[in-house]
Amino acid sequence: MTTMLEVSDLGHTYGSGDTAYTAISDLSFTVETGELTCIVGPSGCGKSTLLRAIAGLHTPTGGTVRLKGETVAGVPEDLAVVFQDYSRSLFPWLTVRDNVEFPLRSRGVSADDRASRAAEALEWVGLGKAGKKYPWQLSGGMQQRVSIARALACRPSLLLMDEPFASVDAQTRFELEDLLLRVRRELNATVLLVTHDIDESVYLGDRVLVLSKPPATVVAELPVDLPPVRDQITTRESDAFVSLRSEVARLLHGKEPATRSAPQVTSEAAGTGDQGVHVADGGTPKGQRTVTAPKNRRNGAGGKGRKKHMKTKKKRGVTVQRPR
Ligand SMILES: Nc1ncnc2c1ncn2[C@@H]1O[C@H](COP(=O)(O)OP(=O)(O)OP(=O)(O)O)[C@@H](O)[C@H]1O
Repeated sequence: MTTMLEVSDLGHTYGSGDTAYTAISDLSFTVETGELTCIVGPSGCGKSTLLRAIAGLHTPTGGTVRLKGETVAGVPEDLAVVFQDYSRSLFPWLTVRDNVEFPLRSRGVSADDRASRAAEALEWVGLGKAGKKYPWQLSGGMQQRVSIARALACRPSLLLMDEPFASVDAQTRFELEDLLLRVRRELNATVLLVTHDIDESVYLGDRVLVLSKPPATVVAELPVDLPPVRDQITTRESDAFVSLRSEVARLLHGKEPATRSAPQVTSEAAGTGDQGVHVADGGTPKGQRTVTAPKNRRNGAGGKGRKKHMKTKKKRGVTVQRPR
């Protein structure tokens, strides 16, 4: 596998002086090509700030983002974003097909290619017959399918999704989750998806990154060892799923990994002991929370520098690293 996205020591502070607010700090991870990575974190921890930095929509105040090895400065051409609020991201005066074609215009795609790529993307999301309708003639779930089709029509190297299913009802959410799993399998898409929903992160992800309270950093990284083809009933009932979602919940709330058979965290932990210690419920003292190292840190200079201050402990197969 090759690395699609590399986020290194990312930080972002809004404002300056007395009103400065650090939303994310010292945040590092990688996403491999073809992987679906979910990010879950407490409300207001800086997930959108992170995604905006990755999408080149704002310049982070620290660290770097690399897409296919290139430092992101400005919005990369081969990246697409799906936002939560479909009603504000689609143009009501354009037909569904024209909405899907819209970003292709600015990329200089010919009219014929635009039409065929839009038709193909609408087929992928099950809206092959809806091209001539307007967004306001569609249900919320269908509108979000249009947003997904529009992103896919760009054939992005990386698809970013910011709470993409948070504004639809539960049944539609399940349908859209399954649609995403199918489409990413068929297209071998690389996806980074932010969600508040622990179950959703486990159901969709190949890997779940757990963020801390602000300033957000990565507190844990869990591979999701579930079969690639998932099912809303049987997968969610399985012991492996229940165990993983509990693990994510524990880490999100600043708890220790549980003691039963563990989902494995493959990445080695690392951290300064100062940055990764804000826990979701505030119950763990600063300096005592797990920080897992992104793969790119394991052998990198930053990782070595940090690791010497840390001691490693294995619990439930989860590598836990604490400051000495
Ligand atoms: N433009 C801005 N200026 C100042 N502070 C901001 C700005 N944008 C976001 N923030 C603050 O940064 C913090 C992180 O915001 P962000 O929207 O990234 O969090 P989030 O995790 O995506 O939130 P949510 O869970 O509600 O979706 C919040 O406290 C927010 O108030």
